[in-house]
Amino acid sequence: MNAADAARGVPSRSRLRASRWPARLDLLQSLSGLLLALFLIAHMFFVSSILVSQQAFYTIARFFEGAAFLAEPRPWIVSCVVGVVMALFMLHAWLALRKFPASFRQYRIFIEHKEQLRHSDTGLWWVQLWTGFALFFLASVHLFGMLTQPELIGPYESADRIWTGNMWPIYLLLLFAVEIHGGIGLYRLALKWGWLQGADPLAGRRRLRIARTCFSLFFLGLGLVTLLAYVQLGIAHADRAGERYVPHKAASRLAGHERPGGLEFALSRRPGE
Ligand code: HEM
Ligand code: HEM
Repeated sequence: MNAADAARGVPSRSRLRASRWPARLDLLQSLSGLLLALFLIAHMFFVSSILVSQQAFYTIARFFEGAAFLAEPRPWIVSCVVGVVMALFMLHAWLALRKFPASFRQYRIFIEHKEQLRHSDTGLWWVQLWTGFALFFLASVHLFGMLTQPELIGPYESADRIWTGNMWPIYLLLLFAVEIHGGIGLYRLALKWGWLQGADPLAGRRRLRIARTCFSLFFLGLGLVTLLAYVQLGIAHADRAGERYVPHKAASRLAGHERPGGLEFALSRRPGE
């Protein structure tokens, strides 16, 4: 480094080369992305328990409030879990900010490279950037709701939020953004760290592409069917929106003591009934 550079505070080439921080931050981004993706896989199965029955979803929701260990369910436990997920989400998003084009010039340079290279994985990175950008807004709305109203997670409560509370368009966009982003993210992680690649790199990449497509399609399909079930239940419950789900009451309704409501009602209704 010459004296003029030193006077301007420009780091020497050897110091720049020696810095391990970019690699550490990349590792942290991979780790936070992986943890979020694993959380999302479990989350999609929990939420889709509504497809089994309203009671199954109700039981899982109360389980996360500590119903199995405490005298009565405590919704603040869910708020604490949401807090941890939010922290992870913010860390991952903050690390991702380093990768966003910082000026129109950088944006143009990337687009030119993308068009010259015409490499599908470069295109995928671009998709990941924009789906990540969409997640900033879409996931924040959802997480804030879960953080501040953890007690309103249940068959009727969730269905009312989705239908009467008009949340379904947000969930629809969120579902597409997160499943595409997560699928590409896991694919990139596998490529980066050499998971499941085998001896032949070309065959390995082909296998990973198939796995990525299957992952995104499976969770998109599951998510869409689940969302539809909540929408149907929300429509059937719209005239009683705000009513809380009470297991024995719902069971007696189904046994014919009262007019049934919810998904079972919506599904069992014949046309014109
Ligand atoms: C505000 C929300 C988010 C933003 C802005 C964001 C952005 C990004 C960006 C730009 C990358 C590419 C990093 C790179 O290739 O160098 C990335 C990677 C990744 N993201 Fe996200 N993301 C967000 C939320 C999520 C969520 C909710 C998940 C869970 C499904 C997730 C999972 C992943 C995974 C697994 C990777 C791969 C990590 C790697 O390549 O090292 N992200 N994210
Ligand atoms: C601990 C944190 C979280 C909790 C407790 C939670 C809980 C829930 C619940 C109860 C629902 C059903 C609808 C409702 O009640 O409003 C739901 C739906 C959904 N959540 Fe989350 N969630 C969490 C984090 C996330 C994150 C980080 C994402 C993605 C970035 C996400 C994406 C979705 C999507 C896409 C749906 C619609 C599901 C479908 O269509 O099958 N959630 N979540």
